[in-house]
Amino acid sequence: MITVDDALAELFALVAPLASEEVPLRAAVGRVLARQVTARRTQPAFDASSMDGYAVRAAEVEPDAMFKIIGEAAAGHAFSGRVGPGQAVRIFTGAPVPEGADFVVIQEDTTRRGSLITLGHDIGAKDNIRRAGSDFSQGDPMSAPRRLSPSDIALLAAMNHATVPVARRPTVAILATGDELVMPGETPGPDQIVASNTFGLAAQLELLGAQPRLLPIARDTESALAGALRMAASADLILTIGGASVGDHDLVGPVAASLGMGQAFYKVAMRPGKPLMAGRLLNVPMIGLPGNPVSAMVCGTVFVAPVVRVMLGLPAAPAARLSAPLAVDLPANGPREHYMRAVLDTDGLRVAASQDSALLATLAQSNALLVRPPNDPARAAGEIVDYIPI
Ligand SMILES: Nc1nc2c(c(=O)[nH]1)N[C@H]1C(S)=C(S)[C@@H](COP(=O)(O)OP(=O)(O)OC[C@H]3O[C@@H](n4cnc5c(N)ncnc54)[C@H](O)[C@@H]3O)O[C@H]1N2
Ligand code: MOO
Repeated sequence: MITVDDALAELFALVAPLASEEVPLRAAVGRVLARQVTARRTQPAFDASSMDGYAVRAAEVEPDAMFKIIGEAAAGHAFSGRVGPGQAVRIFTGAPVPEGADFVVIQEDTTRRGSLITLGHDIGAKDNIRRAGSDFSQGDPMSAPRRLSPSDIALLAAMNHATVPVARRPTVAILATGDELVMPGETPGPDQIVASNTFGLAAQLELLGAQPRLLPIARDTESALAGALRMAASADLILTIGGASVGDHDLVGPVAASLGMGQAFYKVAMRPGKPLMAGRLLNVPMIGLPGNPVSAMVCGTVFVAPVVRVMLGLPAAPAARLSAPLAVDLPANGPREHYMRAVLDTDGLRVAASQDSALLATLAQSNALLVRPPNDPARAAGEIVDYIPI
């Protein structure tokens, strides 16, 4: 058995960042920017009014000053003349500030009669002008890699990018194994169950930016499993679920070996998820996940997600941890790193009553995996511990 950290290092060594592709901005949210891009323009491209009001010369702004309105500047409609002494241009938010003017008096501080305005008594020093380049300048970089947020998309649009280079989405073949499994919506026999973690993992992968490909459930025979694994060989990553343990029907290890898999490791000192295996099968990185639904999902968070991030060009790093106080006392942990299903609320972290790795309802109610290091001593309520948000 190897440690979680060593297993993760072995997994990172199996994968590499994928090539990039150019996608329209509308399809880019959540994708990973593959290389630095730079602003194609300066924003604002001109000194712009930030308010509706009157553009005047700052030197002339004083209580009760009068100005003659000589024209109008609106967003998209610049005033082409020049503002001289005693003159004002009616201006709207976003319009270029006309030549000669260097101050915008907001309209609430003016009284207008015909083509004349009179200023009020308390104008303030703020000029209400957004200077050219105050947001960004042509050539300013957006660094890569980064997962593009809605704010990034807005910035890229303002920088005048219609398309962006992003990492290709890795295709991940998911192969559930077992005679007991049927698909959701089918009618299970009396000794069957519905495949669940298959769908949970596919959902995790979709949120990560991968493209899951669900293969038909492989029955517990060597030929069925070998055939299914061959079908998966065009993927960027193969995930198998179940059949990883030591039972007579746990065939993933032996069948993968017969297909020439170079095994990187088998069995990790963690709970749940012990019978995890990984290697390179038919030249594709493969992770063999344990079948218990919670084990598979926890391994999805702890191992699959960091691996997918590397394929997307993001730094190789374990699942991000936060810390919070315990709401309850905890007994000492055993020799395996324990990922305890827990709820974090205002009282702190409270672990679920049962940590059985088959309990999907408990997992769905949890919002945290409390991480107990191997042989962690007993902990008292109030102590700060690490958790992974889920
Ligand atoms: N003698 C031992 N028995 C077991 C050990 C062990 O060390 N010695 N380890 C246990 C642990 S820990 C786990 S985890 C499981 C993992 O076993 P497998 O990976 O071989 O998984 P299966 O036996 O195929 O299935 C376990 C369990 O999960 C259900 N399952 C499988 N696939 C799915 C799916 N896609 N969706 C929902 N549920 C699934 C399956 O029906 C079983 O109930 O082994 C322990 N045994
Ligand atoms: O370690 Mo197995 O992964 O509990 O259920």
